[in-house]
Amino acid sequence: MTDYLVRSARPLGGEATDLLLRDGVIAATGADAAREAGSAVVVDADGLVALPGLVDLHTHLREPGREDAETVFTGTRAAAAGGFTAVHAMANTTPVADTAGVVEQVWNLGREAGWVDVHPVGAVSVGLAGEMLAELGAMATSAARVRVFSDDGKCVADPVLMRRALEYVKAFDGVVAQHAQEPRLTEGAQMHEGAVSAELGLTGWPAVAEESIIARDVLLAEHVGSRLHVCHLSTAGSVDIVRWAKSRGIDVTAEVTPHHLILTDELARSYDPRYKVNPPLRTAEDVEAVRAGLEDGTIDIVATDHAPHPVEDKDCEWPAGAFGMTGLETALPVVIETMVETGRLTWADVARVMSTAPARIGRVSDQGRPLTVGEPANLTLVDPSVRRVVDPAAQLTRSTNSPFAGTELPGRVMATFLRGRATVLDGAPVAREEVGA
Ligand SMILES: NC(=O)N[C@@H](CC(=O)O)C(=O)O
Repeated sequence: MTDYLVRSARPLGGEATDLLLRDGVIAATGADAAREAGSAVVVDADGLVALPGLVDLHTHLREPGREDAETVFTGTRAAAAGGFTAVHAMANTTPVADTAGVVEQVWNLGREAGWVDVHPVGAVSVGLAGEMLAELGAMATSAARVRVFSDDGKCVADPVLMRRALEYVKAFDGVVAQHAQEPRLTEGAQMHEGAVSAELGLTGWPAVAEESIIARDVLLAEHVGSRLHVCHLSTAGSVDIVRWAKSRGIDVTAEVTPHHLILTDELARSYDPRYKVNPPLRTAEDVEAVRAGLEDGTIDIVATDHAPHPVEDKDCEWPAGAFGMTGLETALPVVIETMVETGRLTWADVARVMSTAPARIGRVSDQGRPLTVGEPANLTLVDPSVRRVVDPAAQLTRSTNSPFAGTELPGRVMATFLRGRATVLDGAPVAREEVGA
């Protein structure tokens, strides 16, 4: 395997140093790195920020079943290009990832592709139908070692089923990641319920439909003494509820997506389904509240909710359009724009919310590690000085439903290393056979 000497990188935005990547680990740093480098390939990282490889707790890879939208290969290559070294693949595939067989299939596809570590998420209920618990134990003890369980796309609406799931996952230190959406309050919903939906005449998705489920679930988690994770939290009220739950000592974590950190329901005025997503884009007040929640630690992580859809599912009238936006290749730029350039997060905070904390929540022990000697060489090198216009045609995801098409965003991932192997170099993906030959 090729050794790499990463020259003059700034770990977590700090002092520039050299890093020697050898045998899958960070073998040396500082002056030792250059001294021991031997024939290592030099990567000039002058001016680049080094972050631990990003970890996404919420990715839709669509395989098996919707390979027209994305495959494990194309989605994980896009992830590597976005600076990720691990992703959690959501269970709403066809068939649903509700058995050991399906999660092992996804896990194996991830290993074969080799771009990032793929950690399959197991469904909470059989077929995401919300009626019977899926084989959680079998998925947890399978080769895929599932620790995150979610019916994402659907809410575990039945409180008894949710309680049982929370109780069950305790046996293997798992977590239930809830898609908080009260189904009866969101029947036919097309966008956030508020002034804009009223004006446009589109059925609204009220904030309370999210907040009431989160409130119920934090109380259930407290009652059974289990671990709850809230997916794609999107409203100011949700931030308040999670803040309250944490102050009470409830074991709850929460994520926000990049799009909810920057976009608002005003975009629905375009009637362009690129802006149609679940949960919906909310108001400017909600955007400010989720930024504040991420800044003060109420919201633990940023997760992409990368939801690729083929053109025919988006190139249509708003009500017929699918919910979802791509996100793996724009997540870090949006976080830089909204949180770093505004002074609300440091680079060390970015490492926490996009790597360390998601790895901890997903119980992935070899990711989100410090960039120090002896640690696995999972890292990404980012050029924060570059600004680029997002062009979905130039992205690596198979789908083009980016809400940021044509938008200029800061930051470019120049290199990504997975256990010391380059998956991205000079800003472009590197096929496995091209590396270490
Ligand atoms: N987030 C989305 O808008 N879409 C997700 C599922 C979902 O959460 O509805 C998808 O799988 O497409």
